[in-house]
Amino acid sequence: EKKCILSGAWQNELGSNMTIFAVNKAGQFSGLYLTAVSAAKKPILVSPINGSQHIDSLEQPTFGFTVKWTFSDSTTVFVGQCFVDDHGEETLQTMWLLREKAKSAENNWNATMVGTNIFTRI
Ligand SMILES: CC(=O)N1C(=O)N[C@@H]2[C@H](CCCCC(=O)O)SC[C@@H]21
Repeated sequence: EKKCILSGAWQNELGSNMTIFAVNKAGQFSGLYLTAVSAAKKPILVSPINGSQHIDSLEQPTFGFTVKWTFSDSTTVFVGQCFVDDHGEETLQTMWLLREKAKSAENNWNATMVGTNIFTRI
C-alpha cells in the first residue's frame, strides 16, 4: 500500500524547502516554497505554491504545481510523481520549467530553463 498525500514539509537536493498545506477532496493544494537558489537580483522570499495531485488512486500519485515567485518576474511549474519505498519513505521525482521574463519576443527563445529534482520529507 504505497499511498502518498503531499501535505507536509519537503526539501530538495539544492536545499530548497516547500510546505504543502491540506490536500482537498479534488486533490488541490496550496503551499509555500522557499528556494535556496535564484538567478534573481533581489533577496529570496517565500513564494506561493498552487497545484493538484491525483487522489483517485492514491498509489504513488502524479502531481503538478506552480510557484509564482514573489521576488522575481519568473514562474516555475513542477510536475512529478510520489514514490514510496518498502519502508514507507516517500520521494518526489520531479521535473521543472523555470520561465524567466523575456525583455522582448526576440528573447523568448532562451527564456525557459528545465531541470530535474528530488524532494524528500523533512
Ligand atoms: C527544484 C529546483 O531545482 N529549483 C529550486 O528549488 N529553485 C530553482 C529555481 C528558483 C527560481 C527563483 C526565481 C528566479 O530566480 O527567478 S526554480 C527551479 C530551481
